[in-house]
Amino acid sequence: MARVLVIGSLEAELGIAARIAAARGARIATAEGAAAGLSRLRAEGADLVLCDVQHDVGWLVAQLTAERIACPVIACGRPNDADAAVRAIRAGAKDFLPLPPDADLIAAMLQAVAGEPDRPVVQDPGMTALMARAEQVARAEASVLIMGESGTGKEVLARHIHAASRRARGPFVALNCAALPEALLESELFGHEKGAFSGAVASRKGKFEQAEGGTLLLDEIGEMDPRLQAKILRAIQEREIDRLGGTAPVKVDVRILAATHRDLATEVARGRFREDLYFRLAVVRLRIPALRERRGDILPLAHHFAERYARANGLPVRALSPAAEALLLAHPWPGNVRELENTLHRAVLLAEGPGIGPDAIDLLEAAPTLQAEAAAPSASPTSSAAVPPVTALVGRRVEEVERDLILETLSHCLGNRTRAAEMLGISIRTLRNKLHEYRAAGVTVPPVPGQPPYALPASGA
Ligand SMILES: Nc1ncnc2c1ncn2[C@@H]1O[C@H](COP(=O)(O)OP(=O)(O)OP(=O)(O)O)[C@@H](O)[C@H]1O
Repeated sequence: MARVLVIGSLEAELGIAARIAAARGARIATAEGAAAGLSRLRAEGADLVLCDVQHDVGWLVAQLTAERIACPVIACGRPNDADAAVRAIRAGAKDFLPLPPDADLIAAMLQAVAGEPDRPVVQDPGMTALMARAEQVARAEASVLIMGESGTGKEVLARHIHAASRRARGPFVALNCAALPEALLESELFGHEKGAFSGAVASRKGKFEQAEGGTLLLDEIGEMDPRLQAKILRAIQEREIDRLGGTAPVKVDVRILAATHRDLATEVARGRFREDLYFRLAVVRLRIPALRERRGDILPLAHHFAERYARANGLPVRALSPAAEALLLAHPWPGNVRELENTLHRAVLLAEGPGIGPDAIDLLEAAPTLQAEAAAPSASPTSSAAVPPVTALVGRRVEEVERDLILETLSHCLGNRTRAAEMLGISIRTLRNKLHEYRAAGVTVPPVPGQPPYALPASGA
């Protein structure tokens, strides 16, 4: 459930936006102005802020940055107030929501910050068995380590475990440990006291405290640096945390779920991940198979996404033709369920006529190494953006190799556009234009750190 903070008067059109978000399952908090909103963010946090452009969006964004609070701010206003929209985006708002609000736009924003709220779609016997085990361990309090390649549904499974647990009425809070630089991650996790660093003008609760009575998902835990790993271990063992600059520990009642696309046992062997933390987290281990290892899920998921995106776009729900289904079944899906979802989203928009035919299935070519990997499912899990060796480049198109290089460099820089452009030796403007093209073609682009993936390309860091 996404937690949305609405800043502004609910009596006008912003109130409609709040009601639409609530009807879509979001938990709404409100504040009358930017300063009151900031206080609520310090105390409770949120996944998304909707701020009326009549309030000082720029001040709020600057304050969040100074206080190391990572939360996307969407400016909301009448579309005819172009100046206010431009000012808000320049000031660091991640997007502009025109009022009166469009229900689908709000749904897309919520999905970008909170992921898929539905029950996971599962039919393959391997996955059904995994779900049964997940439901069984959900009732215990033990930590769970969820493993699986990127896009296999690790967060979906974590939400399912929370929903099936005794903590279901409490909050579910997720944090992607790979998306934030270390200092920001530390502050996001543990919160801080007033004066902990130069921008810390007031105390603020971190994700551990925000998840009180509920579940905290530490996504991509394998990317966390050893110093923070030690702090997480303490939080699990002692059930208490220290805010940055804090003098007394704070008790926390939180269940930890961790997810990673890495083989953490190997990371331990290589000395990159603490063994004691690994054993604490891996009390229960659940490995989600890659989509190519559970072909029985391909069509049920495809039908689910075809229906969902048709409804979201106000289009009739169309069936997949047998030829389209055959194409889907034959593809290796290196990007797993996320790639299948994007493919079906495009197919729904491209399809003409009574059904979805093969013409509407626009599969991104899998890099040769990934196809080889798909043919040998026992190979160790590798991210879908693996760099192919030079010999494997022969026979590939320059623009395709360029795209892989750019995306791989960007992931390496954790989404930081400025650093990636430097490494690639291109201007930040060229990089942004390229990313814009890829996004338009339906390719998933690593988000700017701390921002949801729908951020306007021009507002990136
Ligand atoms: N079983 C499922 N049923 C419905 N949707 C799913 C399922 N599995 C994955 N998805 C969808 O696929 C996308 C990727 O899922 P998710 O974010 O959980 O993957 P992940 O393994 O956590 O990815 P990453 O490692 O990149 O963070 C999401 O949009 C999610 O809604």
